[in-house]
Amino acid sequence: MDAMEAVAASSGWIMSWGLLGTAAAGGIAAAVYWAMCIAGSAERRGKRAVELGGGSLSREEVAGNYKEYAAFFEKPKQIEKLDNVPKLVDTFYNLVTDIYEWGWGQSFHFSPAVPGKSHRDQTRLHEERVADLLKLKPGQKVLDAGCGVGGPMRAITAHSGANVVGITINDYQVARARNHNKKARLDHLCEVICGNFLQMPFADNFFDGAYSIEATCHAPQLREVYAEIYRVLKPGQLYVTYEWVTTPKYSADNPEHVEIIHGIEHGDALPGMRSFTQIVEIAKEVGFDVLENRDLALPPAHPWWKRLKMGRLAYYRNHVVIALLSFLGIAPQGVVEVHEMLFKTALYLTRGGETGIFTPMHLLVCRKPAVSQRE
Ligand SMILES: C=C(CC[C@@H](C)[C@H]1CC[C@H]2C3=CC[C@H]4[C@H](C)[C@@H](O)CC[C@]4(C)[C@H]3CC[C@]12C)C(C)C
Ligand SMILES: C[S@@+](CC[C@H](N)C(=O)[O-])C[C@H]1O[C@@H](n2cnc3c(N)ncnc32)[C@H](O)[C@@H]1O
Repeated sequence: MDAMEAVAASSGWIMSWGLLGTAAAGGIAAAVYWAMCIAGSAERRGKRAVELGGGSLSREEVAGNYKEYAAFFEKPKQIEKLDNVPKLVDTFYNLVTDIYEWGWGQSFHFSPAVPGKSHRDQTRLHEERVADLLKLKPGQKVLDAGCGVGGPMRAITAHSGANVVGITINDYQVARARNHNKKARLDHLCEVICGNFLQMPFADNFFDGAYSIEATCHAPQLREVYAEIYRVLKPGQLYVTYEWVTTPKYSADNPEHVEIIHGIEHGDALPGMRSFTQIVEIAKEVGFDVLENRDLALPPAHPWWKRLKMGRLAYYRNHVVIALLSFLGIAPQGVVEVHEMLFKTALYLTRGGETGIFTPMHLLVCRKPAVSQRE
């Protein structure tokens, strides 16, 4: 090889290394962009990682509010002060709403797995079941007690043509839900208000139907929320609820069971898990006729916790993304801790599902008698 050939060969090497280097840098930049802005967003128009915040809290308040939230569960006496619970739940949703939307979607609940169907379809089917059980028709007015950012209300309205009024304790969720309703062009059928479902600003006998999806578990006293739903429902009309409860397999004498349920309560802002028998008794006590009472998670249904297990790799990726965003000062301080709490919660929920001691989808179909029994 003469000198000219040697120079040409080495510049060829340099060029290829240069090209490789540029391609690698480009690849890394694309991966970072993908991880931060696209990945994890369960729905196309959902939250992006760079937008994760603390709901209605300012950036500076996130870490302190998380500490306060965690402290609540370290002093069990506090949670027993029932008046504190709605405030605690509001704080909880300021902390988790963005992460839920980013990592799960606009519907904050579980659904039975359906082989061959996407998570989005499984979620929609579980929501449409509510509309079908309520036998909703266009023009009817339905209450969504604890509506989140409105995933279920949009599915139910689109499926039935009914008008839905949602109530949530968290004002950040109200803004998110209204925004999503507008984007989905369903704002003429869906209304959202901020308020406490224990004292709702609606007249007696106002609604043609009511439902709650994985929300009344936050009520300090289930009796109060059921009685309030009973009050606003027209006589003869139906209330459908998906409840978080312990199943017949739960034993209070089994330390593992107790640990799992306590882990779920802690990571999900629950004042105390009820049993599958308690919810029926309470529904009857407030005056409802209970028409259907069954756990939708039981076979032949496929496991609802499958989606949590399949997400294990995604959680690690999410953790890296959140830690990086927090380090760069893009996400507020405290978000990493909130994400860690959710990660642990996912493990407890999975154990609850696998042991069969817990279900997030105990179905009750209740009717307010045509002639009220309560007067
Ligand atoms: C009904 C309630 C909420 C139920 C579920 C919507 C949420 C319960 C636990 C949540 C999650 C756990 C792990 C998170 C993960 C670490 C993160 O990277 C992405 C989001 C999660 C998957 C998150 C999503 C929502 C849940 C599944 C309760 C509060 C009554
Ligand atoms: C797990 S989310 C479920 C949201 C929605 N049903 C869904 O499936 O997407 C629970 C909801 O209940 C609401 N909630 C809890 N306690 C409440 C209260 N006291 N009054 C009104 N809403 C409440 C929360 O704000 C949240 O929107």
